[in-house]
Amino acid sequence: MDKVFVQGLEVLTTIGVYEWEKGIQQKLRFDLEMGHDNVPAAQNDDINKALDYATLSQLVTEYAEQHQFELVETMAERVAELILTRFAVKSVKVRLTKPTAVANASGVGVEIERFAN
Ligand SMILES: Nc1nc2c(c(=O)[nH]1)N=C([C@H](O)[C@@H](O)CO)CN2
Repeated sequence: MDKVFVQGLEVLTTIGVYEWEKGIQQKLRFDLEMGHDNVPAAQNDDINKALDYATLSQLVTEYAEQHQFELVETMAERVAELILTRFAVKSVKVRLTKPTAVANASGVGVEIERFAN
């Protein structure tokens, strides 16, 4: 399966389990990988037949900025649902990193993969 990916998409949002986290913004980093047939876009050299990674990045950024969750698991799941609902993709992998959560780690987070029906 062909892929379209977005690497290192950084978004500032309110996320966390603890009370002190509910009044601040923290950085999240999304790595997204979509299963998509890229042949029609390549054959026609046509953005309308492509999975537009710019539009997808904008949608994910706006969603993450505007929604507040406690867990990175919840954010990852909702973003996967959003992509599967809004784009004609066969699968989506969401790797979500919270870079500043654990002081002596460069990042912590989750990775999930979900499939279209
Ligand atoms: N599996 C998870 N563990 C933890 C999460 C989380 O979202 N998923 N969140 C926290 C806190 O919000 C933490 O990021 C604050 O430093 C702790 N563990």
